[in-house]
Amino acid sequence: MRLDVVTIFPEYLEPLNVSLVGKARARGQLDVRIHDLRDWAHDKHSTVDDTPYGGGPGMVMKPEPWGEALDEILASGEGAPVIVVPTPSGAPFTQQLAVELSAKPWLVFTPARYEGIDRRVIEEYGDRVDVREVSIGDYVLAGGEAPVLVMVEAVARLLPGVLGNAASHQDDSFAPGAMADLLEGPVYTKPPEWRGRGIPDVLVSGHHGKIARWRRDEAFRRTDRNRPDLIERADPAAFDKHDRAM
Ligand SMILES: N#Cc1c(-c2ccc3ccn(Cc4cccnc4)c3c2)n[nH]c1N
Repeated sequence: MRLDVVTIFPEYLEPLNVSLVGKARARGQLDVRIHDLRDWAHDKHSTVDDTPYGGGPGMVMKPEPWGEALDEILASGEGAPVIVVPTPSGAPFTQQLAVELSAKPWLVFTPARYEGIDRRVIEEYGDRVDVREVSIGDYVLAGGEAPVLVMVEAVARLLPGVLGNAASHQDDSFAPGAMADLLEGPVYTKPPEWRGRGIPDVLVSGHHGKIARWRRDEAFRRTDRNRPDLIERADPAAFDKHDRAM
């Protein structure tokens, strides 16, 4: 997978050099290219913003630098990428969308700043390629770079061979399957006692069916407490199937 990111803060994307994404890049599983939008702003001050038509607070990102940058990037690769535009007014970024994007060969992320990008840029490239406007949550950030870090990690960990244990993402919260839409339950490791606190006996019982049922029940309990909205959405049939498989 190729990932391009166009930003006025390239240093903000340094975390893509470390940990899971950094290792995937080093192994050649990910081709990540970070671009400074100001390289396509040709005036003396490399200006990328201007005042909004119609008045109002803040500044808007000018279309010309984005147009030159995206034209050059799209011409530099094979096929058509999906352009992912982080924005507070976008569709929710979900595990389902992460799975969909992880199957694409090429993603171009366009994290903006100020009040966003001139709408005509989204329209221009929406006429040419698949453009997705996406929000990582119902809160307001100052720009799109942190959302790109979130989305790249969520997508990269789904790529074959990126996570050490192939099963690691199959039991994720929100992952499709028998535990679909349930939050993960509590996890424990050695030592068996810590500050007078032990671990649930079932986890050292060696009875895999009981362990799986306990984990499912704990997942239900945590979901009911923290995300009751997911309980309504969960498919009861999936749990029956899960239980039958135990
Ligand atoms: N994804 C995502 C986001 C953002 C986000 C993303 C990109 C930009 C670019 C500029 N801003 C600032 C801004 C612009 C307009 C109104 N309010 C704030 C951003 C915010 N905020 N919250 C999220 N969940």
